[in-house]
Amino acid sequence: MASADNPRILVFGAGAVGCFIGGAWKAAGLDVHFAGRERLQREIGEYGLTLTDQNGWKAVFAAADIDYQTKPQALRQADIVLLTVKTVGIEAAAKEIAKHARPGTRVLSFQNGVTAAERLKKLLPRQQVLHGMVPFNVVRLGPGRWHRATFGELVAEASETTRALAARIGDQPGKLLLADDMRGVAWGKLLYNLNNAINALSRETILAELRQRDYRRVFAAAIVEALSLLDAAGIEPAKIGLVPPRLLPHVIGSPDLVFRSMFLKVQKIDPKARGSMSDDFEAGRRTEIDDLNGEVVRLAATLGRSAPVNKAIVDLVKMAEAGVERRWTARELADHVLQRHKSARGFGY
Ligand SMILES: NC(=O)C1=CN([C@@H]2O[C@H](COP(=O)(O)OP(=O)(O)OC[C@H]3O[C@@H](n4cnc5c(N)ncnc54)[C@H](OP(=O)(O)O)[C@@H]3O)[C@@H](O)[C@H]2O)C=CC1
Ligand SMILES: CC(C)(CO)C(=O)C(=O)O
Repeated sequence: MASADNPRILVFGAGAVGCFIGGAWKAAGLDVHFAGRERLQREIGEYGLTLTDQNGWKAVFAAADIDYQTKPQALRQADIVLLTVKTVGIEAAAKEIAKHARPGTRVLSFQNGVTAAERLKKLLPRQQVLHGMVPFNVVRLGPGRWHRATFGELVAEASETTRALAARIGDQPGKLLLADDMRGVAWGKLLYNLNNAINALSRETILAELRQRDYRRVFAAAIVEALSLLDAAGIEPAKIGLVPPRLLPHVIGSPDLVFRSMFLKVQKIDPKARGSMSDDFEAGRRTEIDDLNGEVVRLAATLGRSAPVNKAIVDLVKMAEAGVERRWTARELADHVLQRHKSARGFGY
């Protein structure tokens, strides 16, 4: 039950990330409620909610123990809103929050990309928007079942609210780390998300995709391009995971043997993990591409430069969004993205 030291949390837009984080926090004793689409309400109403992770942790909630609502009026009672819609949904979600949530409600935004929290702060002047970051992958295993398929801890903007949440969750799954430089954290995470589009275009799991060096060459070239623009813009991406940002493309682009023994051995990617953009491809939905590789293209434009590798990737995803169904093999993608762009070809991997 909600109380001053256990506020009522509403996960708004509860899908993969929202069900996992909300469920993990509920298992840790927080007062968590969910709101989202009818199909998920029906599913959880029938199967309950089961969460697992790579460490063998498992939390099982019976349907009766999960409050999953579909009406935005659920926002009225929330002390904290955990916003877990995709970036393409934040404007619509913000309208609902502005209409139904109480002034002063804290809104913790967990989107990928670097601008969601800033956009929300403008759209929700009466609420307190806080920036969050999800480093790990969540994959759906079946009705009501979500699995955390890569490692890393959640990060949120340091504030009284997030400090109290972090203290309550402690070291349990869903652990929350605090940071002052969320811009650096978001850009550090974006470097990893430059692979979301490659993963979706490959139609493979993340592990199967990353085992193929030509996909990694494209990923590494996209990171190199982003890093050079970040340097020019004076933005320092934070280290997310085990590899410092500037080393990342060297590790990603390295030969198979090195990559497998250096990265895959340590980073441990579950064979079931699939990037979140793959879900959008499967559902025929608009993707977050404009907030991922598209953000790099925009940064280049503000600097009077270009970002041909990331732009080529954006264009392929836009084609897929427009209905062009194609599975890009590693060789085809590398040929298409890298061969046409001299700067990427000179990258050396
Ligand atoms: N999945 C992952 O592994 C990771 C995802 N992320 C990021 O987390 C964010 C959330 O991703 P993810 O959980 O995968 O997304 P999902 O699509 O699984 O979940 C979002 C849910 O919110 C629903 N929704 C959208 N708008 C509203 C609204 N106005 N009211 C109620 N429900 C709404 C969506 O329904 P509908 O589809 O019908 O719109 C969907 O069910 C993204 O920014 C993603 O990039 C970050 C790290 C990992
Ligand atoms: C964890 C990661 C980088 C890849 O799965 C992701 O953020 C996503 O799927 O959107």
